[in-house]
Amino acid sequence: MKIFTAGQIRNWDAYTIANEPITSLQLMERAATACTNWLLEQRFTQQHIHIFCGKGNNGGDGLAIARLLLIQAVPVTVYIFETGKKGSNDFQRNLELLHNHTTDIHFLQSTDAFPTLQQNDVVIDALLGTGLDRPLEGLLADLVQHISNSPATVIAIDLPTGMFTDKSCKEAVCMRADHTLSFEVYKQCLLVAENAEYCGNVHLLAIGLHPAYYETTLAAQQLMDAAIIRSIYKKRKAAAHKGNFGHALLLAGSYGKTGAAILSAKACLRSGVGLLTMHTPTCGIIPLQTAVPEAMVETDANEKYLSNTPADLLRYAAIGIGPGIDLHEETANALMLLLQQAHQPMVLDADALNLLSIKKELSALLHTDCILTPHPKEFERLFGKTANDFERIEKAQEKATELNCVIVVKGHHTFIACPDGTAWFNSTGNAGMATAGSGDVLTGILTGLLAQGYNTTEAAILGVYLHGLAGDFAAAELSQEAMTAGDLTRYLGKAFLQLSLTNR
Ligand SMILES: NC(=O)C1=CN([C@@H]2O[C@H](COP(=O)(O)OP(=O)(O)OC[C@H]3O[C@@H](n4cnc5c(N)ncnc54)[C@H](OP(=O)(O)O)[C@@H]3O)[C@@H](O)[C@H]2O)[C@@H](O)CC1
Ligand SMILES: Nc1ncnc2c1ncn2[C@@H]1O[C@H](COP(=O)(O)OP(=O)(O)O)[C@@H](O)[C@H]1O
Ligand SMILES: [K+]
Repeated sequence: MKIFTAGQIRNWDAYTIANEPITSLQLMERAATACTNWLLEQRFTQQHIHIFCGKGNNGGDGLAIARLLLIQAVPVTVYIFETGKKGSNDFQRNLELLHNHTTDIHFLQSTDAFPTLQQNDVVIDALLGTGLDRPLEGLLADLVQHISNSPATVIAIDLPTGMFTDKSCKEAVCMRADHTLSFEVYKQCLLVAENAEYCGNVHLLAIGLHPAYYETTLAAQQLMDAAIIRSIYKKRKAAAHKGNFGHALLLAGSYGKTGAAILSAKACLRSGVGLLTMHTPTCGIIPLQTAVPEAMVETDANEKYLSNTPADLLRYAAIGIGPGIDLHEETANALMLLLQQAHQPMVLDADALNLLSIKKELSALLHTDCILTPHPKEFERLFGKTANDFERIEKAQEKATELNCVIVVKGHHTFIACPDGTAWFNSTGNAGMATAGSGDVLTGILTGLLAQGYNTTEAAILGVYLHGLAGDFAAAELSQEAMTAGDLTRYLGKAFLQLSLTNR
């Protein structure tokens, strides 16, 4: 699904108005109807509803929702944040219409007029949406804080008030919503981790914006959905043999961190790879061969950490390096040798990335078939500090092009930046995956997919999606608290099954 900017959404409105054709007032009515139906379906209409409106079109949506709820005999109280200026045309028209249904409309001009909100109250935040052009201040900031700090359930229309569509609102005042009802497509602000606590659960409602605009408009970023995953996933041929699915090499583990090697090995095997060889310090051979009998093990010359590369690198279709390898000087040397000698698709994770940030000259050895999988801290070590998630995403896109690599910025809605400038947010995964070893599992999956012949962009998209989907299955059955990284591998099968079911 394409992710649109505030400007593109405005243009989509205008395009729909001109080409459907439809009036802007009718479009607002559709948006309000979709929100009202959602409120009715979710049974929020059994509680008292307080609707807070600004005087732009977001406020117009709020007034139309108030009228539609009153028609359904749902009692509402309406508050209008009074700016002294005339409202937008559609706001004014909806205010006239609302006067036919209620007199319970209050104009807020001071903190004394703010209502006390109770535990069972529902608040509709229709103060400001995509028209926000400066941080909130003064009485409006006070009102937003008053609502956010109350025990009421807050449902934001389009965006939580105070949230910018295309840039950070970190440090500024923003409504803390429990749910956000947005229209047609995601906006970047609804996907970045720093805004997650303000958006709450995001629900996209269809309002019939013209499909031709969506189809013909280029988007810099997309949200992964079943359609893109279906287009990437390749079903196995009935007569296939293990030679068809590649031989992967994973360089992982050090003394005390053989577990990371085991986690990535198991995940690699469960991602469908034909053969797997592990290269690990000699201390890892017994635990690895015991825990993962399906994998072959080639031991390093060193007992406790990696110091060399395996012989005959040409045997391998894809290579993964990083889980649990530690930061010894000799390991840095092994990484350098690997980057010099191996030209097949490669995943670099964890300490392999930390070694790249310590020895900057190694980055020059990265080739075009590399996937880097930093979490935000590793990203900062590699590419420097960024002030917020929007800047980190921009930098990831810059660096993916500069280094000609795929960069997977892991986290909530993992972000994948590709060298050709395309970029993807993941739609699967949950906070139960914030547990030791989840990243090692991802490295195994990505290496396994590369070995099977998926290119770096395909492997990153498919692997990140499957990893998150396995996490969602694990959380549904085990809880976010009790699931562990190993469970991601255990549920990978269910994730693959879902793909083959949707791929018919
Ligand atoms: N396709 C869709 O998605 C559809 C969208 N629709 C809806 O339209 C909404 C966008 O409406 P909109 O353009 O009128 O903007 P909105 O957010 O109401 O702001 C209005 C005014 O607020 C002001 N202002 C700005 N910042 C401020 C601040 N910090 N503090 C105080 N004031 C501030 C500024 O005016 P100023 O004060 O600068 O004169 C600005 O012009 C959208 O979010 C959705 O809900 C549907 O109706 C139909 C389909
Ligand atoms: N809140 C979250 N929502 C979705 N996915 C998450 C969340 N927290 C962590 N993850 C996922 O879990 C994995 C954690 O990786 P990483 O930080 O490298 O862990 P580790 O170093 O313990 O292996 C990443 O793939 C990340 O996207
Ligand atoms: K809002």
